[in-house]
Amino acid sequence: MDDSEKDFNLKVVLVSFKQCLTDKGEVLLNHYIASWKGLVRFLNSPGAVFSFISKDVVSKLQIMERLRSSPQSEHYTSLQSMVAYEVSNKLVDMDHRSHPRHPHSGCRTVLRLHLALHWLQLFLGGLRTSSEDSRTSALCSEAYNATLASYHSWIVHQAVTVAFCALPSRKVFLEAMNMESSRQAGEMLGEALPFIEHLYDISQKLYAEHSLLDLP
Ligand SMILES: CCCCCCCC/C=C\CCCCCCCC(=O)N[C@@H](COP(=O)(O)O)[C@H](O)/C=C/CCCCCCCCCCCCC
Repeated sequence: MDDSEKDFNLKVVLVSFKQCLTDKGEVLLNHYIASWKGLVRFLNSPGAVFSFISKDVVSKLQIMERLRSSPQSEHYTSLQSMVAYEVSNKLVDMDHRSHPRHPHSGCRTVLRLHLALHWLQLFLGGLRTSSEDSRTSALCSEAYNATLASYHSWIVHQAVTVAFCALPSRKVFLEAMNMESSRQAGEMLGEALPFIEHLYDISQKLYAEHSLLDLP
């Protein structure tokens, strides 16, 4: 399998999130960014209707890459070192009222990606356990309402609602995972999803401990 095929295999991309975690529970940002780049390829696959979403993810990955190659790069090795550095140096905008001074902090950028990963976890979990005739748009909006929705403006909600209507059927999604049957796809997701669940739990705990879950 060459590199481009690997990137387009959902199981490979989901399992790649496992490499983000060290034995000590540190989240390595280089692997985190690389795994997200794999997901962006899937976002581009259903067509132009999702390009506004993939552009947004790409711009967030670029922010993280810039921080990782900045003179402060040593602080952007792991999620834990980044949070410690940005919080202790007041490099994070903590409330909605004041004029943003750090609109591109690593903490608020990763928070959006973290919530998006939770959306993916819930959506794929729903796809896995739902019946064959369930609607992907309903699964998608259920996952969206439980994760990203409260962080988005009215206009984004409208755009997202339109985009969800253009989603392919559950069958097409399962085929896109290169699975021969619904059962096989379910097994693959059952094996791969725990890696992103584990990553989600660790990142969520870290953000909660530093009161960073509501960053504007
Ligand atoms: C075989 C099926 C595989 C499916 C694999 C899909 C992989 C895609 C993974 C995640 C996609 C979600 C990415 C959402 C990122 C949202 C980040 C965000 O919150 N950005 C907003 C705030 O940014 P700032 O302006 O404050 O910096 C931004 O305003 C919002 C942009 C639009 C976000 C819409 C989110 C919708 C989530 C559902 C995506 C459905 C994609 C279906 C893919 C097939």
